[in-house]
Amino acid sequence: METIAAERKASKLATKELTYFLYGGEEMVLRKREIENAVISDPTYDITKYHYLTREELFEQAVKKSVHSITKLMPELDILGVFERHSLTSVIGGENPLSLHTDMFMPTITGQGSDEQQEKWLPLATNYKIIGCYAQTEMGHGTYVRGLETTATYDPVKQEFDIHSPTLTSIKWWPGTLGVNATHAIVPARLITKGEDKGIHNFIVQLRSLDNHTAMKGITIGDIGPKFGYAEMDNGFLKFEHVRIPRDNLLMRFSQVLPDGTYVRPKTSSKLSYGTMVLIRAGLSKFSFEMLSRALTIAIRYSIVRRQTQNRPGEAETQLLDYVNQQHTLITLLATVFGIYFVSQDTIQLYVKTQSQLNEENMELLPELHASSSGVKAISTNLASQGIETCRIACGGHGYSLSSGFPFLYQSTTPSMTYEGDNNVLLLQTARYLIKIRKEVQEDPSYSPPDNVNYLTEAVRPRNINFRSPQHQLALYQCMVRACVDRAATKVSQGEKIGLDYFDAWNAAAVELIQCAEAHTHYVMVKSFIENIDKEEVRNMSPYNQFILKCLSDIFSLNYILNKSGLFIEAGAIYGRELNEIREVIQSQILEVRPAAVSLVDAFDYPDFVLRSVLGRKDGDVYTAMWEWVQHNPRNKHKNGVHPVYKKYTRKLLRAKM
Ligand SMILES: CCCCCCCC/C=C\CCCCC/C=C/C(=O)SCCNC(=O)CCNC(=O)[C@H](O)C(C)(C)COP(=O)(O)OP(=O)(O)OC[C@H]1O[C@@H](n2cnc3c(N)ncnc32)[C@H](O)[C@@H]1OP(=O)(O)O
Ligand SMILES: Cc1cc2nc3c(=O)[nH]c(=O)nc-3n(C[C@H](O)[C@H](O)[C@H](O)COP(=O)(O)OP(=O)(O)OC[C@H]3O[C@@H](n4cnc5c(N)ncnc54)[C@H](O)[C@@H]3O)c2cc1C
Repeated sequence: METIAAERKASKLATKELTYFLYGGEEMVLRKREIENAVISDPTYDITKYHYLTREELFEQAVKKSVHSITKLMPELDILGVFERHSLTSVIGGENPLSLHTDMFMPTITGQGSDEQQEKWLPLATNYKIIGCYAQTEMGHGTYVRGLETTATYDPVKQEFDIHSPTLTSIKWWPGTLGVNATHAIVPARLITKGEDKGIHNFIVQLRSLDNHTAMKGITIGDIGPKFGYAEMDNGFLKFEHVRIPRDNLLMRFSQVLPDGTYVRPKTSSKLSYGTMVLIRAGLSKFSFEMLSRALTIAIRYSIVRRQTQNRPGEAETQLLDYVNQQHTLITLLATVFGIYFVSQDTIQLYVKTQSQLNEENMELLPELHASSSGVKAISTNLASQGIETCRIACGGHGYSLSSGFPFLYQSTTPSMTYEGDNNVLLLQTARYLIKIRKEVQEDPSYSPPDNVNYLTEAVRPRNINFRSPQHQLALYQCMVRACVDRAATKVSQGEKIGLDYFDAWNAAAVELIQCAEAHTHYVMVKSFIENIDKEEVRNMSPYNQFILKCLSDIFSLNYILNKSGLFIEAGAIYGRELNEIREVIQSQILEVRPAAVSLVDAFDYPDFVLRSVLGRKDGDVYTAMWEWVQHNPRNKHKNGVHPVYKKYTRKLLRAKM
């Protein structure tokens, strides 16, 4: 306890200033804390026994908490917007089994429903007269949305759609909130009218009775069973047997079916029906920041408190964070989490900007948003999932206990590498965009590509390189990414030249394509970090905070160069002989950050309640917390301290003649 207090005292970081910056100002921080305190002081959200609950208990508690939040806490606190709602969910912790209602069902209606449809459905949804989910994925198809098999066949006589699951593989499988709770779903299905298949469109389908919650006629529905984690979420299955819905349950903002069955195609892009996925992808980088920053808070605090090995006689054992390997592991991750933070801010801004253009039927930014949000979602969820596991390992044996908080963080984060689009698949979408822009640049010298891909027109290694210079770092990345894009594009065109068809040529280059998308996205993250810390808000910060952010920026940028040095050397961006200098800059910046490490994680401002970790306690009283935790263990609560397995099994073994 004294150690962590001494660390805080010695740190020169203006912690409060950084917290205000991260959350968008003092007012936002005060509001965040108001929400946290309301949750912490309400017994409904008690977490004392959380880690010992069974799957069914976890689910029931989670639904109870969710309903309590909607009916009591949210009105009391006047929580309306998406960010405050997420803030509340995040404090409550665990998964929110009703989250798909507000995160996907309602945004789909807002984004894709006509004005009349919004008027009809949104008040019902806002007031929880109905509970919705987003039922897209089927047993046979998740990635390949165009391959979904559920049909919606229009009947002009009754002016209804007939929703049907024609095969076993067409059964909807995975959607959250579907298994137990949802009364309605957004159902992407193949629209068939006048005998023609018009592709995937979104429909609103009622699943359960609003009187007694039984399944509607023709609907078979349930929960898909235990998963890797996510016990609190009712991921479900859904089978349709010719279910009838009115014509105007087709979401008709972009395309329509007229009463006689005439199909009116979207004026602009058919991909607008994928809009909800883009929204969540944009939001997932923020989610990655939250999960990884919590893991780092736990690992860094514990690495201050924990001592291991007396290295000099008569002196205290060494703090884990004074081992250079531990510093390297955790402080490079600290740099990463700031990288994710800045790019998540930029991605959300790009989403908002594109959305306002789309409202004016201007599609200009859509390809950039799709490519960028796909890449950023993939890289930030990969980094967060791997980073949480790295934090667990960095905490030794105690990291493996549920009480460390890591298992929950990992289980909640790792599926984000799959849902909302598998990360490899999304990186291939980013690559598709990069290859396309490269082609345009080559074919039309007057074409000026978007800023983030400008390196495709020019990328030059600076002379007299200074690895501490952000501009030089960016130039190195530009050379490297350009070479990666060239390599992938060349591989695709070589395949085509030897007679492979488009798919085979693309598939043969898949590894290079994913590599170029990854490299590009890392470049975008580095660029975003560098640009954001050059903004006025940061330039107004205390000089020491600016200095630490610059150190973190260098570490983030240079550590990737070091880890992927092969790519940079192959591109002629750096020479092998320069690697030592890069190592030294990283090492010296890590040493600069070390004294501020605990204040940096304090700046994330997570109360103990949110971390749910005996290792990550703010006061550093780790060992007392571990002892308290074990007192709740039901396995220790049997008469005379003797567990029933003794009478059932071990006693027999001990007395057996063998
Ligand atoms: C502001 C933020 C607040 C929100 C906060 C949220 C925080 C959330 C935290 C936690 C919530 C977690 C909840 C998770 C629950 C999970 C839900 C789900 O998983 S829902 C299901 C998701 N499913 C997928 O993502 C499927 C992945 N597959 C696809 O998206 C597509 O099929 C595809 C892989 C993109 C391929 O599509 P398709 O075959 O149709 O296209 P292509 O032939 O490859 O390309 C054709 C052209 O279309 C362009 N394209 C493709 N997609 C899009 C798009 N979405 N937008 C724009 N353009 C798109 C593509 O680029 C091609 O263009 P051209 O090259 O031809 O120009
Ligand atoms: C916790 C969780 C919650 C979910 N919630 C929802 C929900 O609310 N609503 C909903 O509709 N869905 C939901 N899903 C489903 C999710 O969106 C899909 O699982 C996801 O899109 C991946 O699709 P898939 O399962 O078909 O994987 P697959 O496509 O079968 O992928 C398997 C592997 O094949 C590779 N692969 C596949 N296609 C290609 C390709 N074209 N090129 C190269 N490689 C390829 C992938 O990289 C991956 O490694 C959820 C899933 C999970 C795990």
